[in-house]
Amino acid sequence: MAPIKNICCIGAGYVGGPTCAVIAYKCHDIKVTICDINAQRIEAWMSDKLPIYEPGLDEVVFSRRGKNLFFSTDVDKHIQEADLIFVSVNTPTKKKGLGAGMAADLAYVEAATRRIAQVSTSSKIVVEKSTVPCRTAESMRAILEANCTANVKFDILSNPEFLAEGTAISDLFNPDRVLIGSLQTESGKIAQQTLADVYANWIPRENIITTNLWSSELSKLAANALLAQRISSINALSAVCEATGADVDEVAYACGRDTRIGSKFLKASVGFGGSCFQKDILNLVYLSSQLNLPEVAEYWKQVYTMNEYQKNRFTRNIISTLFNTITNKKIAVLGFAFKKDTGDTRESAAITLIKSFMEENARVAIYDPKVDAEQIYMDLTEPGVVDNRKQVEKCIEICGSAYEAAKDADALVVVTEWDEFRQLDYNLIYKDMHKPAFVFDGRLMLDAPKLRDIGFKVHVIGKNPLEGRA
Ligand SMILES: NC(=O)c1ccc[n+]([C@@H]2O[C@H](COP(=O)([O-])OP(=O)(O)OC[C@H]3O[C@@H](n4cnc5c(N)ncnc54)[C@H](O)[C@@H]3O)[C@@H](O)[C@H]2O)c1
Ligand SMILES: O=c1ccn([C@@H]2O[C@H](COP(=O)(O)OP(=O)(O)O[C@H]3O[C@H](CO)[C@@H](O)[C@H](O)[C@H]3O)[C@@H](O)[C@H]2O)c(=O)[nH]1
Repeated sequence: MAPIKNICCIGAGYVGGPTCAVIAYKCHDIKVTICDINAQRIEAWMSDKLPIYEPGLDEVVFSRRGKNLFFSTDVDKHIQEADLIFVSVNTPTKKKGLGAGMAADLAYVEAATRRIAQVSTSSKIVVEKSTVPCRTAESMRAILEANCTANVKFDILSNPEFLAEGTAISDLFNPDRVLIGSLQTESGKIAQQTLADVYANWIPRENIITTNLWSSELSKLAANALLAQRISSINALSAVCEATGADVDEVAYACGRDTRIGSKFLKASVGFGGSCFQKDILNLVYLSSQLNLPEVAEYWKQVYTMNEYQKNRFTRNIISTLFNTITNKKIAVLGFAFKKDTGDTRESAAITLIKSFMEENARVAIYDPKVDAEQIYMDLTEPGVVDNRKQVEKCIEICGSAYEAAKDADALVVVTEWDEFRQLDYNLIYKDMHKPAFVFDGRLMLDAPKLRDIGFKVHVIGKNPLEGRA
């Protein structure tokens, strides 16, 4: 097969945007057009303020935009021109109907596939980039094959994305591996090699793994489930630490030094967030139960259950420590994004926590360096509930700095591990807070002994507050 010359990416989101911008950056001979039906998003990609905050992304996009990197709402035209198409649309958890709350909503994948089938006038490699349940490629293939003609043939590949937000560009420059699954037919294998050749422009061949389609699809769900399982495991242990005087950071370090266990993804926290872990675990749980494997479904469900428990446990601890009532108390929440170095708030633990604080009639002051006020209001407002937005606006205040949020607060709650929270002048913050002044560190990132010396009452996940005082 001839080398790829023209790529179209359907979906200009957190994955489509950075992944295809990096392909354009690394392969100047390939014309890359990233398309979306959301005109506002495309406009932002073409402006000075990109729709996504990701360290290093601006440089990549600004250096290739208008040369071999383009953004467009004209999806049909770019499908027609492309010889390879990435389908990188959203696959959120279904909100209603069969499998609601668990299964992935494949409506966007199907719509994009049907569009490809309908408008293509030449053969294409269609690459499933979105995270999907195992065997989704079969449905895509059925739709595409129903529209094959003598001149138009489709090969389908699975090429799941493993980038993490906040480190997307470095993950894309130096991935641990790239995974490409194909049908084990002659033309499937040729298509697989053709995509591998694109990545080989900057990724060593030994890091490009090729498998069958179904292994590739399942590996994506499995990798996320295994990563999230580690976080839920350490979070489960954090509860044991708090009750016994063990220190969860010390336990994680001691266990992680065993090379069979490894040290990564063992940081206890207020609970994992982000658009992927919860969605993909529930997707795996649903898939397992559909396959009539209830024990397997139950096993993975526990990873999700433990995450919910951790968020609730942290909230309950805050309320009970603040003398069992937070009515009219001011809680300063530092961080709203689901992790540092991103403005993404999807499934952020902050949302669950703040909703609970509002239920208890607290006043909540929020500061996040990268999340817009409007996004915070949207995340905290229950859709369809009359006047809910007004109630939210009454209970919360969005601040321009951590100092402003902490002024006259009863408690400071660290939810996102932004580096700047380490460098704050805590003497100043202490002076301006109500006494006793409490700090709840949901990210195990602050210097607790130093804060205690200043006068704060400090609670850290996975550490016994009484041990800390000793
Ligand atoms: N966010 C991550 O870090 C990450 C990492 C790996 C994999 N994934 C997976 O990648 C997929 C995309 O995730 P995302 O975070 O980029 O989602 P996103 O919501 O940020 O972006 C998806 C985009 O697709 C567009 N879209 C939907 N249907 C379309 C159509 N028919 N034509 C053109 N555009 C269309 C939407 O308007 C949206 O802008 C999901 O399956 C997700 O699970 C996400
Ligand atoms: O030791 C850890 C590591 C992470 N987290 C939390 O876990 C969540 C997810 O973090 P991370 O995995 O770093 O970010 P994501 O962007 O969600 O990336 C995950 O989900 C992506 C989407 O599928 C995959 O591509 C990535 O490989 C996978 O890491 C965040 O809330 C983190 O704060 C912890 O609490 N403790």
